[in-house]
This record gives sequence, structure tokens and C-alpha cells, in this order.
Amino acid sequence: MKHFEVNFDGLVGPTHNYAGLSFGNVASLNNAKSSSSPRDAAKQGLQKMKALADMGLQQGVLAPQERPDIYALRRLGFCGTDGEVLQQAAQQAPAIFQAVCSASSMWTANAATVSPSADTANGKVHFTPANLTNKFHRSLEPQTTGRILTAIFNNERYFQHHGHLPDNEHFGDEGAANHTRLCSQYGHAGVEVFVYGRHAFDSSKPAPSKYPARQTLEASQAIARLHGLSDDNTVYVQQNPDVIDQGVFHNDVIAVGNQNVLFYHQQAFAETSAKLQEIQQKFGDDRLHFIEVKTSEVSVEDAVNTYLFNTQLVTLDNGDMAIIAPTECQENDAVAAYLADLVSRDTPIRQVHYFDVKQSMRNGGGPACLRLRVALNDEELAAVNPHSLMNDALFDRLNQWVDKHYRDRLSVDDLRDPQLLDESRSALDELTQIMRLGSVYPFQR
Ligand SMILES: N=C(N)NCCC[C@H](NC(=O)CCC(=O)O)C(=O)O
Repeated sequence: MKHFEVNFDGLVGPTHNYAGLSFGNVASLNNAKSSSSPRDAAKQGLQKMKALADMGLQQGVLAPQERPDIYALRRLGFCGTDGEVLQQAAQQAPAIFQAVCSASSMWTANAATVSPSADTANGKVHFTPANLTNKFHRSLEPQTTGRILTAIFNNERYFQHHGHLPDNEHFGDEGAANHTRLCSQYGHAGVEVFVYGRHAFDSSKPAPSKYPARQTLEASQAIARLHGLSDDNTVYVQQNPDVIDQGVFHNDVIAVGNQNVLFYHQQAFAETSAKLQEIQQKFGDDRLHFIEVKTSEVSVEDAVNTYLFNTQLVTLDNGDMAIIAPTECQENDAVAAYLADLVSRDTPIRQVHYFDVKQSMRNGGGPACLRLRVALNDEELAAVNPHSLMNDALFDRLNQWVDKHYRDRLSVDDLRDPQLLDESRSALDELTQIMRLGSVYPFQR
């Protein structure tokens, strides 16, 4: 049986914009109110997907969400026709209005936590959409995310879908951005590492003081229970509260793992050596490569600005690993020098490939934020909705679809345009046909 890691990238939605919605995410705050290009953003994402598919990797696509979210506005008391709801909200509550327009579902590392069948008690692949409670605009995502995941992994023999955790900060869950899996082969049982920012039920424990810790230990433990993971294969690690206060709002901004490699910054974790020991002990006898980047080599500030760790670490057909990095890493001398040296060392990482994902980076989303990793064996892969898997035909079709429906420029003020809602709905309606997703969107139900 063959085993793969399939990266499901989020397709950027037609309302992609910079509204400064994410306190604690430095790029989101710094670029607030700049104008965006939804078309460029979607195309940059598609280019990355196509390039990874061309490198021989399995690549999937996840559909974006319906925005503006009229249903959220109705729940908040705005009423009348859809046009009236939009108009009232834009006038009376502009900040809420901007939040319901966000295309943030593009960062599918936050869509869900996924445990492959080799790790779970019932031998199925488990999915739990993240509740994303820490940010209002993101908390609107999990229901539709769950429907999209169910439409793509639509076979109960192989796939088990859970509801998102209770919508409360005690169970704040940011999905795969705070979860990584180490294994010797994708199809072998691995060690699932959950990284949390704070304890929700024990205020005596350390926590950041300036920016929020979005993920709680208790949420991570709940996911592990739901997915039927064993204690022997699960490790909980606390993120260093100081780095959260320096803008590391998700663990995937300071660490990334793949197979037998954990690539992380010296300051990423609390109690680093004890936790690395636990990971190695649960991993077993095979060699794990812990690649630690010292502060003297790359500062936390440079890591946050360039997203050195928000890179994808992928395994190529010949067994070598490649880093998929944003061009911001190439543009920073210290980081570019670090990466050039890294690939010459005796580790599995042999190549670096740079991608322009600037439209996403300006909102704090690098290459790794844009993808949800799903390790599958060939039988499971055959059960995945084939219209969500990237190939030349789907790439061309989605580019045409973007050209037809997406705006070239969008400012925060343009979000008030009632036509944007119609444009977004027609785009998504056509997309559900292209990807054969059924009626996943509220406007279709
Ligand atoms: N690190 C990972 N896995 N994902 C990045 C998510 C970025 C996203 N930015 C935003 O939602 C900004 C939207 C705005 O400001 O318009 C967030 O903060 O949740």
C-alpha cells in the first residue's frame, strides 16, 4: 500500500481584503486598510498548488466561504433584504461589517485538525473543524468548513467527521496550525504534537500578557480524545508565551514538522529539552532530526517578518525534503543565508523553492497557512472527491473561473458595494459545480 501526504490549499475567495482584523498578527495590523487584489491572491495560490503538483506531490483544493456573511449579520439583528442588511451593517457597525467580509478561510491550516488512519483507534482518518473562537471573523468559518470537508472526504468507511469544539475561549482551537505530526513514513503510526498557548482551566500556568494565546491545552486534549489518539503517540507542548507576545500567533509561525524532521526556532517552546525528549521517546528508535534555529542565526522578529517557519516541508519522490518558502525569506539576508546553508548540511532537507504569496503574507499567511495536510493511503485517496485534486485541467478551469469572477482591486470601502455579494455568490455557485461539492453554502440551502 502506498502512502502520501496530500496538501489541500485554500482557494482565496472573491472578497480577499486587508481589514486589520487579527490583533496579535503583526502583518494583519500593519497592512490594515491597504487595498488588495483578490485576483492576484487567488492566482498566487493556484500557482503554488500547480507547482507542488508538478513536483510530483499530491495536491488538493479547498473551496472558500460565502462572504459577506449575511447570516451572521441577521443573527446580530440586521434585517430586511440582503441588500438592506449589508447597508445597515456597513453604516451602523463598520467594524462588524468588515469582519463578515473577510476571506480568511483561505488559510486552511486553520480549517481543521486531521489525524491519519494509522494514528487513530478505529483506523479512520479523523477531521475536526477548528472553532477559531479567538477572532470573530474566523469564528464564522467552522460550519461551512465542516460541510466542505464532508463533501470532499465523503466516504464513511474511511473518513470520520466531528463537530467543532464548543464555541468558547476555554476550548479555543486553531486547527492544524498548532498541530504537527512526526512519523517515519506517512502510513506508519506517528507522534501527534499539539502546541497550545495557554491552560484554560488553570490560571496559575504561564500565558502571554500582550497578545492572545488562541489555542488552549484543553482544546488540544479534546481533539486527541475525539480522534481516538493514544497517550503513547501524543505530546502536548506549550508555546513560549514570550514569542506569542512578539507576534507568533500560531505555532506554525515558529515551527514546522514533516516525517522525521522538526524545524523550529530556539525560542519556540516552553520546556524545550524535556518536550523534545518526550517526542523522541514516543517516536521510538528511528532517528529524528531536531533542527533548531538559534536566535543568533535568525531573530524572532526576522522569523515573524519572513515566515521562515511558515514554510512547507515536503517529501519529494526520491525521499529528499524540500522547503517551500515565501519570497520574503529570499529578500532577507540573514534568512536567505540560513536557508542556503541548511540545504548543504547533513539533514533530509535538500532544496528550497521560493513562491510569491505576498497577497496572503500581507495578512499574516505564508505557504504553510495556505494548506491543510492530510496523510492518506492509496485506498483513502481513491475515496476522495476527485474534483478537488489538482491537475492541469483543474488548474486551467480554476484560473478561468478566477478571471471571470474576481476583481483586480478591492479596497475596504468597496466591501460596501452590494454587487460584491452577488459576484461572490455567482462565483461560489459555479465553483460548487466545478468541484462537485453539492450545496455547501448557506445561500444554496
Ligand atoms: N498561521 C496560520 N496558520 N494562518 C494564518 C492566518 C492569518 C489570519 N489573518 C487574518 O485573518 C487577517 C484578516 C484581516 O486582517 O483582514 C489570522 O490571523 O487568523
